[in-house]
Amino acid sequence: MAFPKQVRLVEMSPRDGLQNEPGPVIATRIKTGLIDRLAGCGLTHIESASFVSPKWVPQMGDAAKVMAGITRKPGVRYSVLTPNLRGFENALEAGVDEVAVFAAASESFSQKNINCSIAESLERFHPVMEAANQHGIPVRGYVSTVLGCPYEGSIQPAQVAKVAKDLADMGCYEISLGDTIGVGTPLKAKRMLEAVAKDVPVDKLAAHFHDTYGQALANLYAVLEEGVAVIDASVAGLGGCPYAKGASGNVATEDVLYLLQGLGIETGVDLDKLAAVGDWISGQLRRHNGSKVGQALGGKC
Ligand SMILES: CC(C)(COP(=O)([O-])OP(=O)([O-])OC[C@H]1O[C@@H](n2cnc3c(N)ncnc32)[C@H](O)[C@@H]1OP(=O)([O-])[O-])[C@@H](O)C(=O)NCCC(=O)NCCSC(=O)C[C@@](C)(O)CC(=O)[O-]
Repeated sequence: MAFPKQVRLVEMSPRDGLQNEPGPVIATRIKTGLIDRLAGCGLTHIESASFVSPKWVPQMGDAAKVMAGITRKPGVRYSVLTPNLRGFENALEAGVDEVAVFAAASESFSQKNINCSIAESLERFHPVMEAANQHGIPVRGYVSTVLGCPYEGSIQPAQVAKVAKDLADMGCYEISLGDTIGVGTPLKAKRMLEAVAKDVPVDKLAAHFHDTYGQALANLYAVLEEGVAVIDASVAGLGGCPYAKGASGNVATEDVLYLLQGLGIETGVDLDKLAAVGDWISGQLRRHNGSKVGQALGGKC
């Protein structure tokens, strides 16, 4: 299959990027400053917060304040994670444009992340889907651990396909496939994608790859070749996962954008502005900028 002509980048840094940041809870104004700056780069889909239990993920405890504090830019979707109906109701009150439910392909990861089995998680999502439908809110679905699990090791593509299909059948408009711990390699990514695409059309699939082993760009290249046209990424490579020890952040958005530009694929995102945002947030968090492209451009923008 040919590469897509256009790719939608889904920016993860305010949520996946910050949820696991060590140290004190990051000030709400830094989170809103990040989201507003990202919107200024031309990104049209920004995962902005999580309405999860603050006991489980303290960094996301100010989700409602974050949603109230941002300056909404027309044409930008501000989405959030909602693990259950309570999360959905809080998100609705906060005026979100879109929500996401999240399941896993591994039973152990599901237990560690959301304290229930895969089947129970899917049951829990039904009322979220119903309520979202009533209010006209689109729901995205995630499948975690699609290329490996920190507790179970390798994961069968068929298991990923099953959970992805369950989420799609439930009404999720898009399924994001998460290499949560960044252990995938291109051939594995391609085989997983082929298995899932037999059950869920490729135009409903997104790639969400972490970069722990430095393979994320190669894995993205492999699934772009399969026709995937939605990529999740995090500016400056921010992030990790609270229930996947040692995992590094999502692939850096700047690095993905540079790759896509080289392939002649349109995104509508300004690389220099994005690199400046990556530098800004790395400075605010006193953190190394995890984007190679961001580092290379650092002196120029
Ligand atoms: C799902 C639960 C809540 C189950 O947690 P639980 O302990 O099984 O459920 P519970 O119903 O007993 O709730 C525990 C406490 O949380 C409260 N609570 C319950 N729900 C909410 C809510 N929505 N908002 C705020 N508070 C809530 C509830 O009221 C209670 O408070 P208490 O009575 O103890 O004071 C918990 O496990 C949880 O919040 N987990 C979130 C984990 C998480 O956010 N992980 C990271 C995101 S997933 C990810 O990063 C992967 C992804 C998507 O990026 C893709 C990839 O890379 O693979």
